[in-house]
Amino acid sequence: MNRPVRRALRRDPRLLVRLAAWSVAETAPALVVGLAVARAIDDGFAAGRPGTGFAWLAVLAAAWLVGAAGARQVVLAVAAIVEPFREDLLGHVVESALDRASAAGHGPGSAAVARSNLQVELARDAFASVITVVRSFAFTVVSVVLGLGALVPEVLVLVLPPFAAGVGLFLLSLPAMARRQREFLLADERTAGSLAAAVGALRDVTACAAEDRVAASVGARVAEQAAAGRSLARVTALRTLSLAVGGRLPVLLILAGTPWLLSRGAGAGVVLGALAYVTQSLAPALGNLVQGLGISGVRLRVSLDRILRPDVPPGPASPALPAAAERPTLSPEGHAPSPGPVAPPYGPAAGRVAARNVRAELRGVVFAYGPHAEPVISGLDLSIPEGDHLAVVGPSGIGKSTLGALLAGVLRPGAGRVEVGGVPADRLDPACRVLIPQEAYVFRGTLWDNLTYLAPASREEVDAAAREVGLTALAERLGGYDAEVSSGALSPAERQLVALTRAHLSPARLVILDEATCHLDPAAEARAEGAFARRGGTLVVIAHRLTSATRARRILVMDGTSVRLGGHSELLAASPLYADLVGHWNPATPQEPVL
Ligand SMILES: Nc1ncnc2c1ncn2[C@@H]1O[C@H](COP(=O)(O)OP(=O)(O)OP(=O)(O)O)[C@@H](O)[C@H]1O
Repeated sequence: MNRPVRRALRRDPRLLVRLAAWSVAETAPALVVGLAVARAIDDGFAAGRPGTGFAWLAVLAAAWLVGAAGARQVVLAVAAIVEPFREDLLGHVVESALDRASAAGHGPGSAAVARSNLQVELARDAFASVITVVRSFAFTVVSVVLGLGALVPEVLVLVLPPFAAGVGLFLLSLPAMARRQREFLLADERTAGSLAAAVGALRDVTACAAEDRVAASVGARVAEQAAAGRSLARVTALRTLSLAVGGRLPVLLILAGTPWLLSRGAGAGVVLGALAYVTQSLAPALGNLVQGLGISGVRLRVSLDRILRPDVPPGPASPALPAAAERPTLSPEGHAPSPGPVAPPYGPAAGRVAARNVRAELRGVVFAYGPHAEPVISGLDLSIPEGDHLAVVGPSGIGKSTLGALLAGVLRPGAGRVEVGGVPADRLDPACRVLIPQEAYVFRGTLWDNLTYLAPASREEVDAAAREVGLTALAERLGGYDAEVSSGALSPAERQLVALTRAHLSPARLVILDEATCHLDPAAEARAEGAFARRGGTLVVIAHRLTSATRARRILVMDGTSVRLGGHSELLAASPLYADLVGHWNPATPQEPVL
């Protein structure tokens, strides 16, 4: 890790000489401040010679001007050392990215290079800061020692021992501080990474009812970071102690030793001058060193670690989300599944209950989309026995999707209860039911991963489901189950076929199709619905076309906040709304009414 730093410092010794020369100029005030104050008082103002006093103050002002000019040149000299260091690191980043890309057989990932670039910038800034504070500390200490020696050498006995003790204390605490600072930085990165992963996977997390698990995992990261912060704060107390001992104790000792200094011939101005050296130069230099090395030094180390060893993870891998590779899926060709979104929980997730059957019971259900909104569903009673095939029809916006979401436990009723197999729907094990919305969900990954996302399956089972639902031709056209698919690369109808086959393969005994076939042509829709009707379990179809209703065993007509349940002929006679919907429909024509 130190190699780039050493290389940068050894590259051109003339740069170091230049830096040292300008550092001398920069620390001119540190050399002069105490002497000028002492002489201005003792030889000038206190001796009744204000001209001499002002002359010494003018010397101090001149020293500040020289210091300012020196500080400007120091910045340029530090940049001259640091910029080649940055280029060196950038060259390394680009070379490593190209090496990795050629080994992997694809172009270099621009995101990875951009990340490394950021680390390079951090390392450059930290390196500049470390050079600046360490150099400034060294030159200031030498200047102060020379100044105090010229002023009153005895005072060095009062200043140097506590100062050395403070520096020693800081150096002793430095390894522990660096370690804890590093742990804190890494914990911070892990929390950020974990949160970013959770936010990016929110849709998957919700779809898999993994909120509790993800919250627990992110919470663990936050707790870890808080512990690292506390641990850092404890060791930071040592830093404060070293500053107190090295920067403040000398002031007390000078004040306490004033009678002794006066007895040795020093004037009041000399005592004030010694105090000026300590308070204006020595203590700030120690403070800067403690602050600069404690933070920039650690940052430099961490950044260089990242740049030079990019494959080393920043700590234990974030378990915020279960990895897709943990899914118990079998690739048709025995390949490892490609990384996809978060895996759904197999077996009831925490707080979820598996039901023995999927008989759905709705009792006195009221639901509104807001505390002051009109209820979309009001006082609904409905029983859906196991094995039922129910079609839900009604005008647009009447609440069909809301009913589907209540059954799936995605929404909770404001009043009344929705139970599946005796379990409140929102607490039901997600494996027991599946809801396919109109906008089918396909994630970037292989077709196989997309199909086996809800449950592991054998090649035969996937083939059979694809045949039943009508996916086989699409799978062949895509190039088989190992073909990479993504949402944007498939048409809405193709996405629906993938989602339908996935649901068909799931263990769910309650299937809710919420206009899940709306993009399919009528023949494909009939085939897909038929596949689910034959599959067993309960099928609830929120119908897009009236033909879906004619295929169902029972039909629920939603009309305002009232509902009517029955068979096709029964409803034709009993429900004006249903008769009206059917009245617009002539089965002989290909134009079917869309609900
Ligand atoms: N998230 C929401 N926030 C507020 N109002 C909503 C929300 N979702 C739906 N609604 C409103 O609730 C009512 C019922 O909507 P829902 O989607 O359940 O009807 P639908 O019968 O399924 O309609 P469509 O056939 O057009 O899909 C509508 O008036 C709709 O505007």
